Amino acid sequence: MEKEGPPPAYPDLSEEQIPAPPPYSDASGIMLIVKATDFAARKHRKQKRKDPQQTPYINHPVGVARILTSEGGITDPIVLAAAILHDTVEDTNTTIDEIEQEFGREIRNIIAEVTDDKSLPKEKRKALQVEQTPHKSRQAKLVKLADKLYNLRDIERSPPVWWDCRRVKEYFKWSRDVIAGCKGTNDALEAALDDIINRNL
Ligand SMILES: Nc1nc2c(ncn2[C@@H]2O[C@H](COP(=O)(O)OP(=O)(O)O)[C@@H](OP(=O)(O)OP(=O)(O)O)[C@H]2O)c(=O)[nH]1
Ligand SMILES: [Mn+2]
Repeated sequence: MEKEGPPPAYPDLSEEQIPAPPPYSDASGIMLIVKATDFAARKHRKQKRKDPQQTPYINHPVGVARILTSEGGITDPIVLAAAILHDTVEDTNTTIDEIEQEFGREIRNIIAEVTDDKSLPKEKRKALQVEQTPHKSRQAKLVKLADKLYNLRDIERSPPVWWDCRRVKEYFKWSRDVIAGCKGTNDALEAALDDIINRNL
């Protein structure tokens, strides 16, 4: 039966009638990524890459996130924010507690998984990456794959100034061993890594 009286001031939309927002209006995911970018840019602000051009360090974590979106097809804001933050604890004064406070438990766990213990000798750190990578979460493996792909491309294009051929080859070999532990995580990234490694070994 029709209701009598004036129409309501606001349309009475039931839940089904409210259109689902399109994915690009997921404001919280976008805000998380922008916050992570700002945080990482401030933390890495004084650092440069080891290339002859002394590229600003922040180009690396941003580029790692870009590899995940454009080549890996990853759109999960948690993984993308973790990619942008992935070197803050290892390479700046950022603590893992600070990451948890600012970005929550899930991102904290991913960052902890991809952070080397810099108090260990380099040989040991490198060996631990090979040993421990297979046991890491899918999210951490995604960040690792994109991190290695970015670094190998950097080396192929323009190696760190003091690296000789042997050092370059060693990094390629070691990367191959680390990413073997990520098998089955992301076909596109793994194929791109296979290509660049085969070209250089
Ligand atoms: N290829 C390249 N790497 C550079 C450059 N500048 C800084 N790096 C960083 O150096 C690290 C690789 O250098 P290494 O001598 O093997 O390692 P270390 O700095 O951790 O001792 C990478 O750290 P990471 O990202 O934490 O990755 P990982 O290699 O430690 O896994 C990479 O991001 C550059 O110009 N080219
Ligand atoms: Mn890195």
